[in-house]
Amino acid sequence: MNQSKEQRILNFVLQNAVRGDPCSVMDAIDKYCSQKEWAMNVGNEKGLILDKTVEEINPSVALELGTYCGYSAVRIARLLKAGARLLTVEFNPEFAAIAKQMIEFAGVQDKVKLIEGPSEEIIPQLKKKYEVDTLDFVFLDHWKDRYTPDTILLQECSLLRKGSVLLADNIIVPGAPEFVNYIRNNPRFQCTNYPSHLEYMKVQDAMEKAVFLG
Ligand SMILES: Cn1ncc2cc([C@H](O)c3cccc(CNC(=O)c4cc(-c5ccc(F)cc5)cc(O)c4O)c3)ccc21
Ligand SMILES: [Mg+2]
Repeated sequence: MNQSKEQRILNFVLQNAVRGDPCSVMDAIDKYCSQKEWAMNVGNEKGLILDKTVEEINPSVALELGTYCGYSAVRIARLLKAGARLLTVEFNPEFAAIAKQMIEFAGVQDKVKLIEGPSEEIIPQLKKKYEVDTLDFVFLDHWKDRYTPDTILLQECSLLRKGSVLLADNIIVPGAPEFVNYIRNNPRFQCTNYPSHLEYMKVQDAMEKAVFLG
């Protein structure tokens, strides 16, 4: 049975990165996906915006929607302080299996809880089943038409507190126009746009940061 692209990315990491070294894992993924096969990791340029946002917040509890191969989960987890944790949600079993191995190889598995299932099902379980009070940081990188309903669901489940920060990928490509309209016109959020480029391409993209005002 021939391999998936995601399996080829993982194999390249296992053969070219250093076990327990998150940066070498990120570098290997970026090398493979810029030179061999494009893939929808947030990448190094938008990844620096993600890094700065995470470092600014220094979250105790972070949520990621859309794990994919685990690139951004490794990227976020490597910056978390002792005792802090990242919950990352992936509904595709193949992606989840790859991401699990990627996270373990990077050595950040103690900071990351990979949850398999669709966000709309997992978000309402976060308080009781995953012992979350409120979320300090949320990275949105799953289906773009889910950004808005899931942001509403996070509020309905009282998972956001004054100062909670959302960061959304792909504001331009593939685009999330309905989310941009919702969040920028919502007085309960303070928004900032970060122009950048689509991962591994010379194509304009952007990230949107939205701070919940309570
Ligand atoms: C409900 N739920 N709950 C958890 C959950 C998890 C998933 C998966 O992780 C998953 C699968 C497929 C697609 C995505 C979204 N990502 C994208 O579609 C994307 C595209 C491009 C791009 C750009 C230019 C192109 F030409 C082609 C693709 C660049 C990017 O950075 C992306 O993030 C996410 C899905 C729904 C989920
Ligand atoms: Mg993305």
